[in-house]
Amino acid sequence: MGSLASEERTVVGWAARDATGHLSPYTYTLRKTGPEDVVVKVLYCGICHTDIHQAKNQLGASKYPMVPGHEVVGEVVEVGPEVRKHSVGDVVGVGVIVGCCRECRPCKANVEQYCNKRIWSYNDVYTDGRPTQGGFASTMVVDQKFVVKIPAGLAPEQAAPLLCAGVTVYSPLKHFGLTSPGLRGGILGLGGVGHMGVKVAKAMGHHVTVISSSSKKRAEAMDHLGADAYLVSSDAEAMAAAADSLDYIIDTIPVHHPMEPYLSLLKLDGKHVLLGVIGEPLSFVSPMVMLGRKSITGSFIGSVDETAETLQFCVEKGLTSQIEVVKMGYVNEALERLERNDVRYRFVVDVAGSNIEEAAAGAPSS
Ligand SMILES: NC(=O)C1=CN([C@@H]2O[C@H](COP(=O)(O)OP(=O)(O)OC[C@H]3O[C@@H](n4cnc5c(N)ncnc54)[C@H](OP(=O)(O)O)[C@@H]3O)[C@@H](O)[C@H]2O)C=CC1
Ligand SMILES: O=C/C=C/c1ccc(O)c(O)c1
Ligand SMILES: [Zn+2]
Ligand SMILES: [Zn+2]
Repeated sequence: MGSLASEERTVVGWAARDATGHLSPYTYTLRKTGPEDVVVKVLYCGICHTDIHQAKNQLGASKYPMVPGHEVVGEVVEVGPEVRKHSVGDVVGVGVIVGCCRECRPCKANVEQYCNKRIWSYNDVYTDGRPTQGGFASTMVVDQKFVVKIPAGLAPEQAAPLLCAGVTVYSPLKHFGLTSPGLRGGILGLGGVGHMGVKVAKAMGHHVTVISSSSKKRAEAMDHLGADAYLVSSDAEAMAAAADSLDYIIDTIPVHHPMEPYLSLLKLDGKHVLLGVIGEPLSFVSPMVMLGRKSITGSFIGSVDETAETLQFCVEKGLTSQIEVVKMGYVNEALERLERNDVRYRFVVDVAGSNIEEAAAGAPSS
């Protein structure tokens, strides 16, 4: 056990102050280490498209200052007296959720991400009334339940995208019984979540078709990610030729889009799994689903247990994420590039290597 801090820690994060979503250094205090808390020195943090949705108030509930970041890998530097899961020096991960009620049906079934009292790792309020702040920061204090061990064999920067993007595709494939070899899957939108979708589905032995908005990623998808087929969604002829061919579609598009072109690709009993966060109604006519007994469903990240399982699956299958590692000073360019679909396929910020506390020491605190 490490020594307990008697004082609240002052830390530096990079925060959005308004809906421009521009991040800049922000100094704030963390709660004292509670009995079940783990203090994590952040090493790396991935940039998810949800960070843009939140920082730019695209979901309509953003509170500022907001330090985003929920694909966090760090080193344990202190633990509370009742922490049993982790020790000082462990390399660990933190994802989207840092609290839940522990009493409701989802909590009792260990799918705490579906708890209606879930606490988000940022843009939320903790049980002590303080705002939660995410992983674009030097340090986080997190209840041990929401901290996972990064297994040996995974580099910390590689592990970061698995904590949201990776588990977000692994969880629905498992939950909906879509793990058998030979299934034919579609990955709609080849970004951070989508590229992990290709890798995880291929590792399960599926025939994988990428469905993309352009042909720009075709060569990489086929040659580097191992996809079996590539469809450009605006190519009506190719889309028609692929009708009735897929057991499932993992839909990662982050904006409003038509459903019918994709529903037509599904076989009898095919499943369209919505993952993108879209604040406008999506539409389709009912025969599109009735005539093939198709399902449209959704899925939200994965549980802590599924996150650990995803990490283990990636170690066993030798899966890595394809990342571009950047320093914190580049985070605003990275967010802009992510928004204009210019990254292959996930930015990961080297937080510890960016000396954010030293860099902010001369800047005014707020
Ligand atoms: N359900 C959940 O638990 C989770 C949800 N999310 C959400 O999933 C979505 C995707 O996240 P992430 O993978 O990080 O995002 P990325 O931006 O990395 O990837 C999204 C991909 O969608 C495609 N795309 C982007 N814009 C458009 C457009 N205007 N029309 C059609 N296709 C487009 C692009 O692929 P291409 O070039 O191939 O067309 C792009 O690479 C976001 O909404 C995010 O909030 C993220 C994590 C967890
Ligand atoms: O990136 C992880 C979070 C995803 C998310 C999914 C659904 C929703 O309503 C959100 O606010 C975030
Ligand atoms: Zn995410
Ligand atoms: Zn609950």
